[in-house]
This record gives sequence, structure tokens and C-alpha cells, in this order.
Amino acid sequence: MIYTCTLNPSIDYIMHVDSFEAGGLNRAGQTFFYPGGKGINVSRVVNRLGVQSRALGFIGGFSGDFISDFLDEEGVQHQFMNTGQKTRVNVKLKSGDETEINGPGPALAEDMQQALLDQVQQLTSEDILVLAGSVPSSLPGDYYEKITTICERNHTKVVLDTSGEALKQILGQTLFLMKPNHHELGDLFNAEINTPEDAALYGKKLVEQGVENVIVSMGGQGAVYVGREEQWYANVPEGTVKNSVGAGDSVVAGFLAAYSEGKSIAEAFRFGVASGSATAFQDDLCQQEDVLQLLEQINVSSIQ
Ligand SMILES: Nc1ncnc2c1ncn2[C@@H]1O[C@H](COP(=O)(O)OP(=O)(O)O)[C@@H](O)[C@H]1O
Ligand SMILES: O=P(O)(O)OC[C@H]1O[C@](O)(COP(=O)(O)O)[C@@H](O)[C@@H]1O
Repeated sequence: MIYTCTLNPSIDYIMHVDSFEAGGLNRAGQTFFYPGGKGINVSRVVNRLGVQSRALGFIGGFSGDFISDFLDEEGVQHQFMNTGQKTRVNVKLKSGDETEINGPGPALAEDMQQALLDQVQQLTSEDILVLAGSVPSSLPGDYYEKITTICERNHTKVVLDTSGEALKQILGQTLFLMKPNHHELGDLFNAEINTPEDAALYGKKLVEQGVENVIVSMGGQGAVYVGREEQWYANVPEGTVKNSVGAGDSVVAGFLAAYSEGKSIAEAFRFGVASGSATAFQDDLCQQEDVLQLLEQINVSSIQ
């Protein structure tokens, strides 16, 4: 089973404003509410791609109820811990460019922290656990590390998609998959990543530190895969980006869904990139038919 863990879920409130003026009264033409948080996005896309997934994490209040009701309606399994505090609402402002304001997280008491570690303890070598998104400041800085240590002991595969300090903490642990974008990877190594070759060079450093599969997404410039033996580049399909929120999460979901159905790593990489672009080209997360349609436009070639 593919489990996802979202320590800091959200409602993503997407507002389309024709011409945004800071400091003025702006009226949105269209608005959308979606359950958000990186792990939840991964669970929703994995489910849409026909593979079972269960979402773990912390939710609460009316916004938490919105998330669990939405997932129930989509048939996504979940087993969240109730914090008794309102889950944050993240604002995604679309007006030519994209501005995001993500809220802080809940205060999580020690018993709540332990309860999630106990859930992780139940996973086995048959399972994959996706750790995705930010860590609320009320959690100890090494919380992800505590989770990965349990998973290492139980041979549960771990996927990591986070940034900043949480990402730095985990380096050196055994991981199945990491998907930084090129900015996050550059921040990690204090380097500028402009080309697929740069991405492959720094992706290789992650592999040397114990990550089995690295995907570096580079937005509209394509994506790079680095493994122990191979390095590949995939182009992205042509299209108009409508909403890139959740596109990175969709790359992870597409890769994992294809991998868990027995596809090769190269094919899973291609499927991941198609899923990312299919999400970027619409308001909500991608559907399977969109992914299959874009798949034909994506070629994977070796990077020397
Ligand atoms: N301009 C674009 N054209 C086509 N696909 C895109 C574009 N921007 C993003 N994507 C898709 O979304 C994925 C993730 O985007 P990226 O911006 O690299 O990551 P993140 O969302 O994690 O910051 C890309 O690998 C690609 O599949
Ligand atoms: O936990 P963080 O880093 O604040 O990110 C949460 C946000 O990330 C998202 O999961 C989107 O992630 P990506 O755009 O990187 O795919 C949103 O749904 C959510 O608002």
C-alpha cells in the first residue's frame, strides 16, 4: 500500500484575479477550494491513477472536516489524527503569475506526535511511505528523521518531498525516492542549477548519500532522473499552465503509481512527468485520461 503522511495539511483556496493590485480592493473572477498539503495531493492522484493509497497526518476543525469529506467523496482512504485545531487555509493567487501564502501549522502535543509514530510503526516492507510538505514548528526538528528511522528498521520504502531544514535533516538516510525541483536542489548544495546536466550532477550527490531514485523537476524545462546506474532527461509536453499547485506532487504520485503496477523505472519516470504536466494544465489535480494523453509526447533520453 502507498501511504502518505502530511504533517501540515491545508485547504488550498485558489483565487483567479484578472489584474491584482496590492493595497487595493480586488475581486476574484473564479475561486476553488481543494484539500491540500503535499501528501494529500499524492494520495488523491495515486487514487485517480487506479492505485490504492491511504493518507495519514494531522487535521482538525471545519477545515479538517472539509478535507476528510472531500477525500471520502473521491474514495481516498485516510486515517488522520484529529488535532482539535482548525487546519490552515493556504491562499493561491492567480493573476498572470502565481502568488502563494501558506499558513502556519497546528500545535501538536507529544501524545499526538507519538500516535503518528505508532501508526508508522505498523507499516511493513510491502509498503511505501511518502513524507511530503512542511513540518509544523511545534514538532521537533528531527521528526521526519524519527519516522525514517522506524521505516529503515521495518524496511518500509520512504519517499521524501520537502524543502529547507526538513530536507537537510534527512540527508544521509536511506530513501527510495526524492523529488526536489531544481531550485530546492540548488538551495541544498548552495549551487545554481540551470541545465539538465547541472541537475544530474547534483542529483547524483543525493544518490551517493543513499537515495535510490532522484527526480529533479525543472518546471517547463523538463525533468531529470538519476539512479545508481542511469541518468535520463524527459521533456515536458506543450501546453498552457493553468495552476501548477500540486504539479510536483503529481510527479511523485505518477512515478509511484506506475512503479507499484510493475512498470520499469524509466516508464515510471515518464508517467510521473506526464502526471505533473497534466496537473499543471488544469485547475484541479490530473485525471488518468489526461495523463495517458500527454504520455505520448514525452521522450526519455540518456544524459551522458
Ligand atoms: N510550463 C510547464 N509545461 C509543462 N509542464 C510543466 C510546466 N511547469 C510545470 N510542469 C509540470 O509540473 C512538474 C512539476 O513542476 P515544478 O515546478 O518543477 O515542481 P514543483 O511543483 O514541485 O515546484 C514538472 O515536472 C512538469 O511535469
Ligand atoms: O507544506 P507546505 O510546504 O507549506 O506546502 C503546502 C502546499 O503545497 C501543496 O501541496 C502544493 O505543492 P506543489 O505545488 O509543490 O506540488 C499545496 O497543496 C499546499 O498548499
